[in-house]
Amino acid sequence: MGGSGRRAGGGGPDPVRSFERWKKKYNKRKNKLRLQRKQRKRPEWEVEREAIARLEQRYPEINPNEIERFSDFPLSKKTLKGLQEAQYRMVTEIQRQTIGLSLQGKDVLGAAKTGSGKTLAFIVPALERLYRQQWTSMDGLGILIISPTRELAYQTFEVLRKVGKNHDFSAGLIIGGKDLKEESNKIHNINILICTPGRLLQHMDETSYFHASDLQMLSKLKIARSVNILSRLFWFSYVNDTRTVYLDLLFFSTPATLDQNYIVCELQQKINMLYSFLKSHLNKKSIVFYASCKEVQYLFRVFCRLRPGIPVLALHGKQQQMKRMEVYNDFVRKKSAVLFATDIAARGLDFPAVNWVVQFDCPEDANTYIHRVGRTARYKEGGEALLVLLPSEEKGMVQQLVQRKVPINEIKINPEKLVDVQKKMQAFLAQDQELKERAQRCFVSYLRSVFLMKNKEVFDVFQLPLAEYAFSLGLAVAPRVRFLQKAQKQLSVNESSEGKSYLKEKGPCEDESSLISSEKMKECRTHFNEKISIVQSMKGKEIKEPEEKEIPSKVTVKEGDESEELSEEEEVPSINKVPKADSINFLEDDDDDVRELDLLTVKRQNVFGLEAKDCAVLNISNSKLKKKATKTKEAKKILKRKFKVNTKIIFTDEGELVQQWPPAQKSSVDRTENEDDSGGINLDKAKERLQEEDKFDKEAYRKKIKEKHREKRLREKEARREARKKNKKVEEEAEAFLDYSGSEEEFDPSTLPDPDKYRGSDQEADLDFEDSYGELEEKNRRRKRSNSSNKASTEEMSLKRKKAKLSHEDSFVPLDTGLSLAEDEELVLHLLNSHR
Ligand SMILES: Nc1ncnc2c1ncn2[C@@H]1O[C@H](COP(=O)(O)OP(=O)(O)OP(=O)(O)O)[C@@H](O)[C@H]1O
Repeated sequence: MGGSGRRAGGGGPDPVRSFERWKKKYNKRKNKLRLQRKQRKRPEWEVEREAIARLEQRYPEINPNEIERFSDFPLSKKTLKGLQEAQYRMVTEIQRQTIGLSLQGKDVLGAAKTGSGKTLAFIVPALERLYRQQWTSMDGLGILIISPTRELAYQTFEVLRKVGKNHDFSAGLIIGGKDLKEESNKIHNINILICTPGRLLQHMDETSYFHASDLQMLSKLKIARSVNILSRLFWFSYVNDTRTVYLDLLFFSTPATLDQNYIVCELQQKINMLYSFLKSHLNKKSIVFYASCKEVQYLFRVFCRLRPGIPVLALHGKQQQMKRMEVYNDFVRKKSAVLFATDIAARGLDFPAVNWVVQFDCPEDANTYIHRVGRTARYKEGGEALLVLLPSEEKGMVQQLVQRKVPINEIKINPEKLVDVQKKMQAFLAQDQELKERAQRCFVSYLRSVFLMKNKEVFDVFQLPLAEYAFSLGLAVAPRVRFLQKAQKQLSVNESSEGKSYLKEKGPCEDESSLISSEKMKECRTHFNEKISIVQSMKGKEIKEPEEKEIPSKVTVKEGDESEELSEEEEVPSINKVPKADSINFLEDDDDDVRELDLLTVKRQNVFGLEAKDCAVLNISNSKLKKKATKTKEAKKILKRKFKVNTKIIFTDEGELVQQWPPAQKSSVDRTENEDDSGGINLDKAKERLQEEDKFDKEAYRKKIKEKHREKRLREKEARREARKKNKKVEEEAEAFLDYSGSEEEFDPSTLPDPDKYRGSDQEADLDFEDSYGELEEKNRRRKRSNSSNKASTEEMSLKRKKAKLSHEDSFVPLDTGLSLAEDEELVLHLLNSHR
C-alpha cells in the first residue's frame, strides 16, 4: 500500500514530511499564543476602546420596536450587570423609546406618566455617555442632574448608586441642609452630580473650583427654576436643536392602573372626612397632601392625638434634613401608614406600594395634581386617588383636569358614615395652649395659601366660611388674618377713590380674579372690622384692644330666629350637627374595601340616592353667608347664640365644678340687649354692666388681701407665743442679771408714736381697713396695759433688752420682743433718743 510518503519497503510515514507538518502547526500555535500574550498586555482602556467601538457600531441599528430587555440595547457590560443586579431586566415604554435615541446622541425631551420609569431612562444613557468618553475622576464633572426636592435628589442618587456600581465614576449628592464647606472640598472630584437648584446656585457663587465647562449631559427633573441655572451653565449653546427629539408618551397623563375620584366637601367638614377616611383604611398606605407646612404640622399633631389606629407621619419643608430623611425611610419601610405631606413629596418620590393619594387641599393646577397622584400606581401597580374639592373649587379644577386628559369621576360622601372629631379637637385645644397656637397658624396659613393661588377661578379666599373653618380646627373663634384685612383695605381704598363704577367699568373678562364684589367686601368687613364691639359684649367686661389676636366668628343663624331662645344643643354652631362618632360603627367592619364604600359612595352606586346638593351635612349653603348683614346684626346674632369662647372648668378638692375662664357674670344687670334697639349694641348698658362687674371684682380682691393679712397675723401671733415660752425659760435663768441692772431710767411707753401710722402700704391700708382697725384695737389694748403699769413696763422693757442681749450672746437667735417690727424700731429709736 505504499504511497509517495512512505519509505520504500518500510511502510512507515515519511519523517521529513511529518516534521514539516508538526513545525507548521507548532508555529501557528506559537504565534497565536504570542498574539494572545500581546493582547493580554494591552492597557485596559485600549481594550475598552475596542469594545466601545464595537458597541457604537451597533447604535444605528437600534430599533425601539425590537427592544424588550435592557440587554437588547448595545450597553456596556458594567451597566448591564448593574441593571441585572438591581433586578431591572425588561424595559418600560419610556425606556424603550428614549434610551436608544440618547445613545445615538439625540437630546430627548420626553413626557411620560408618573411612575413609568423615567429615572432609568436618563440614568442609563448618562452612564453610557461617560463610559464612551472613558471618563475618569480626573476629568471632573460630566453629568449634572438637578432635582426639585432633596428627597427626589436622594432617591435618584440611590438608583444611580445601584445601577452604576460597576463603573468607576464618582457620584455626589449635593443638597441643602449639609455643610457647604465640606461639600466644596469634595465637589471637584465628582463626575456625576445630583443636586437641588438652590444648593447648586450657592456652589456656583461660592465654590471657586466648581466647574461645569466639560458637562456632557444635563438632566433637569421638572424644575421651572432651572432656566436660570441652564443659562448660567451655557447649556443653550450645547443643545443642538437638529438632534433634539420630543417624545410625548402621554395619551392619558396618569397611569391606567390609577383609579381617580373626587368629592365635593365643605371646608369645615374636611377634617371629619379625613378622619373617617383613615379609620376605614387602616391597613393601607396613604399619602395626604396639604397646601402648607403649618397645616401639616398642626393636623399631624391633632391626628396623633385622635389616634385613628394607623401610624401617622409628617413630611414638610420646615423639618430638619435629618428628620426628613428619617420620615422618608420610615414611610418606605411601613406597610400601612399615613403620611401627611406638602408638595415636597409630590414630585418624583418613589414610595413603594402606596395605595391611596388623598389631596386634602386642592392642588395649584393640573400638573401638581398629576404629580401628587403619581405617588401611587407606580410601575404597573394599582392605586387610588381621591381629590377633595370645595364647592367653589369644583368647576374650575375639574375643567383643568379634563383638559389634561385626566380620567376622574365624582363620588359622594356618605354623611351617615362621617365621624365628627371637632369636639375632641376643641377639647385638645382647651388643654394645650401650644396646640391652639398651631391651630391658629394653620388657619392663617391655609388662607394665605388660597389667597396666593394664581387661578382665582378656582381659589377664592373670600368665599371661604372662615368661622366654620376655625371651628372645624377646634378653635373657638377665627384668628385675625392680617393680609386679608390689608387686601380688603386696599380694595376699599380703590373702591372709594374710583367710586362704585370701578367694579362696573371692568368687564367680566378683565382680571376678575383680583376684584371682589361689594357683597364679599361686606362679608369681609363683618369678619374683620367688628371685633371690638362684639368681643366687648361677648366677654361682658373685657374690652379688647384692636391688636388683640382673635376676632369674633361669624355664625350663620337662620333669619327670623333672633327672638327665639336657643336650647343648649342648638347653641353649638350648625357644623356640629353631623352624626356623632359613637353612633357610627363602621369600624367594626373588617373588610377594608367594604368600609371604603361605606364612606365614599362610588360613582356607579349612589346607594343613598344623595346628590351633593342634597347633602345636608356637607353642603351647608353658602347663601346664608352671602346675605347682607350689618355689623350690628352680626354682633347681635353672636350674642343671641350665647357663643362661648374657650372655657376652662376645674374641679375643686370637694368635687365642685368651678368655671375658671371666662369669668362668669356676677352682677344682676341684665345681659340681654334690647332687640328693638336699632342703634346697635348699647354701649351705655355695657358700661354699666362693666362697672357692676368691677365692684364684684374689687370686693373679691379686698377679701383676698384681708385673708392674706389674717394669715400673717396668725403667723405673728404664733411666733409671739413661741417667743413668750422661750422668754419664760430665759427669765428664770437670767434672774441674777436682772437684780444687777439697777441703772435703767424710767421709760413711759405711752410716749411712743402710734405704730399704726407706719403700717403697710397705702393701698393695703385702704383695702384692709377692717384689718387695720383690728390691729389698732389690739395695739390700744397693749398701750393701755402699758399705761396701767408703767413701772412694770419699764421693767419689762429692760428685761426684754437684757433678754435680747442674753439671747444674742447665748445663741445668736434674734429676740422676739413680742412687738411688731415697726414697734420694735420705734422703741429702739425712742430709747436711743432718750439716752442722749
Ligand atoms: N424597567 C424596570 N423594571 C422594573 N422596575 C422598574 C423599571 N423601571 C422603573 N422601575 C420602577 O418603577 C418605579 C417608578 O420609576 P421612576 O421613579 O423612575 O418613575 P418616574 O416616571 O420617574 O416617576 P415620576 O414621574 O413620579 O418621577 C420605581 O420603583 C422603579 O424602581
